Formats: sequence, structure tokens, C-alpha cells
Amino acid sequence: MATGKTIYIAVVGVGGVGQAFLGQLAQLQQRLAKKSPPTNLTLILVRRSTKQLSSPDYKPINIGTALAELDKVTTPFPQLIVSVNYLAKAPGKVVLVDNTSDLDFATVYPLVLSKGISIVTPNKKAFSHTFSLWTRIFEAAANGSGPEGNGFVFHESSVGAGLPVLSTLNELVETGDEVIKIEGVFSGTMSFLFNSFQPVAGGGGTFAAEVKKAKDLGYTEPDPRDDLNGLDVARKLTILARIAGLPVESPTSFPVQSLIPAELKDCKSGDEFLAQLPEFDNRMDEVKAKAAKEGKVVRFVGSINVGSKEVKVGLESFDKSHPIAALKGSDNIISFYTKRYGSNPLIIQGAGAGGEVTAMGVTGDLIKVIKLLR
Ligand SMILES: NC(=O)C1=CN([C@@H]2O[C@H](COP(=O)(O)OP(=O)(O)OC[C@H]3O[C@@H](n4cnc5c(N)ncnc54)[C@H](OP(=O)(O)O)[C@@H]3O)[C@@H](O)[C@H]2O)C=CC1
Ligand SMILES: N[C@@H](CC=O)C(=O)O
Ligand code: NA
Repeated sequence: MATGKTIYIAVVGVGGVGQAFLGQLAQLQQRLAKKSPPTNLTLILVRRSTKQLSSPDYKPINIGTALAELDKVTTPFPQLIVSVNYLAKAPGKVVLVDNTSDLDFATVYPLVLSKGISIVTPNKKAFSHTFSLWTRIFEAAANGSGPEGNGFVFHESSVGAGLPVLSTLNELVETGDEVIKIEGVFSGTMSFLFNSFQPVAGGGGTFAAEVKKAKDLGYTEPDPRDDLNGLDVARKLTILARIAGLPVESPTSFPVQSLIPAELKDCKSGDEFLAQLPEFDNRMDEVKAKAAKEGKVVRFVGSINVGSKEVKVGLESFDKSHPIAALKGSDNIISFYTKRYGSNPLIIQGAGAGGEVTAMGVTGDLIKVIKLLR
């Protein structure tokens, strides 16, 4: 059998998505090892917010026991840049998987790419921060305008989790279609919240209790206020708008409706916020009652109008027969109105949050990079 090649993998962030990713990585490792020629996926680094496990001689860390080994680590936590330099010296190509929602990490992507390290990530922060960071990332990436030898970058799960949203939009744009409008439900958390708070069939739980459930199900951001303030959706729309050709400066450069009660703006932690949220259930009950009086239901949506350069995020009421009203669970629905598709949009629908479906997008991106590194 041919010797094949080795690709070194570093995983940063081992929460809901990171752990699901490690499970999928173990399966992929086995599958690629059996191919001819084989590809050897070699895990060399696992890092969380306070601990890091790395292989001093670039020998494989066992994926199945990596988390238990990480837990046992007592050595000092190295700075990120030290770890990036360690990866840059690996005896082969490296793919860094960022399963955090950390912005500091995101800001070093251009440097990481320029060192020949590829990045796959569900983290929205880098791609929705300043337009200048976006430009620098794609100027450094080999699948942007960066030089050969630099790393590749893919971030499918940053919008619609594992749903093929970014690959579809990129293909529409790269094949010369004209994107006119993108609209829909872009948050698994918000979808779950409103589908269970005001189901079309009537009834529904209290708002704060549904927020707590969304967190327990792994749908929310590490801090659920990042969902409820509308910014998670705004970040996704910033990414989509940029791919569609609008140089949106940031997720705060267009109207975004926040569902955080003004009184809870200064809560010190997500837990403190969740503990106090039930005191404000009556406000969301009023929103629900107003929609119900018109025979409608309320949902949290977003839209990008490419022609008029308008982007907005917030609550809207929908007739009960509308496809947005009828969503289930954490489903996203994303409609692309383009010149080719005319008045019948191209629609993508399905689970938009959750560890396994999000990790699937990350693993899919890793497979793309592995093929490009051939
Ligand atoms: N959950 C979902 O459904 C989806 C999530 N995403 C994105 O995936 C990413 C991960 O989400 P999720 O797994 O749910 O989040 P979790 O909170 O479950 O996990 C986050 C992980 O990142 C680690 N981490 C945080 N800061 C740092 C840091 N500075 N350095 C190293 N590690 C760090 C945490 O460490 P520790 O374990 O020590 O706390 C934890 O392991 C986020 O960017 C999110 O937006 C995207 C689509 C859907
Ligand atoms: N918190 C996000 C996770 C996926 O991006 C959401 O609920 O959609
Ligand atoms: Na996606």
C-alpha cells in the first residue's frame, strides 16, 4: 500500500461543538487511514480556555482519550501565539479547528494563514468583525487571494450550522448569478424559542423557561445574551452580506432589535441574566398577545436587500400559514432571491444549531481542506 501523507490537526474549544467534532474526527481518521493512498490525520494539540495538551514530538494524541488527558494537564497554559508557532514547525501541513467563540483568537487568523496553517471553524467572530479583518483574512488565505503555500480557510458552520448556506451562496456568486435578497430565520436559538413560546397550534411555555431549555440543548452561544441581543443573527447577516458583495462594516452598522430587557443590560454573567429573566416574562407575553390578536405568530427574522444595501434584524409577525411560522425545533430557513431563480427563491431549511449538526459543517470543511492539500 502507498505510504500516503500526514495532516496534523489542532483542536481549540472542546464544548458542545468541539466534543461532537472530536467524535466525527475519530471516524474520519479511520476512514481516511483505509484509503489508498491513506491520509493520516494526526491530532497534535487540544486546547480549552485554561488548559492545553500538545504532543512535543508531533506524535499522534489518541482522539478517544484526548479530553481525559487534557483534564489531567497541570503544565502552565501557553499563550496562543506560542501554540501557533509550535504548529507552524510541524513536519507537514496543519489544520487548526477553532471551536471557540473567542474574538482574540479570530484576530490572529491572518497570521495563522500566513504561516501555512489552514483554519476551519464555526466561530463567527472573525468573519463578522471589522471589514478590514475580513479583507486581511481573505488576502492571506490560499483560497482567497493569498499566495500558494498559505493556509486555506472555511467557515460553513458560522451560518446555519451544518446547512450548506455559505457553499451555496459562494456558488451562486462565483457562477455569476445576481443575489437580490436573502431573508429568513438564521438562529437556531431564536427559532426554538419562538416555535415553543408561540406555536401555531396555540399554547406555549414561558419565554425565560424556553431560553433556559435552548441553552440546555446546546443551541445558544456560550453566553445566551449573545443570541437574545440579536447580535448572533446580525453576525450571520454580516457574513452573508459580505459574500453577496456588500462591504458591511460590522454587525452593529445596521438596525438590530435586542430582546434583552434594559434593566438586565448590566448583568455580570450569563447565569445572573438567566436567573433574573423570568421577572420580565410579561413583556414577551404582550408581544405574543399582540400578534395573536391579529391571528399571527411572532418570529425573529433577518433580511439583506442587496440593491438597497439594507440589512435588518428583529421581530416580525407572520400568518400561521407562512413557512416561517411553521418551522419546528431549532430549524433555520434561508431564502435566496436571485436573478436566475426569479420570484421562486432557492430555499435551505433544517436544524440550525446543535453540536452534531454544527460539527458536521466543520468536518465537511476539514474534508475540503484535506482535498486541497493533496
Ligand atoms: N452550538 C451551536 O449550535 C453552534 C455553535 N456555533 C459556534 O461554535 C462555537 C462553539 O460553540 P459551542 O461548542 O456551543 O460553545 P461551548 O461554550 O460549548 O464551548 C466553547 C469552547 O471554547 C473554549 N474556549 C473559550 N474561549 C477560549 C479561549 N480563549 N481559548 C481556548 N478555548 C476557549 C471553551 O473552553 P472551556 O471548556 O475551558 O470552557 C469551550 O471548550 C461558537 O463560535 C459558536 O458560535 C456555530 C453554529 C451552531
Ligand atoms: N447560537 C447560535 C448557534 C449557531 O450559530 C444559534 O442559536 O443559531
Ligand atoms: Na452552514
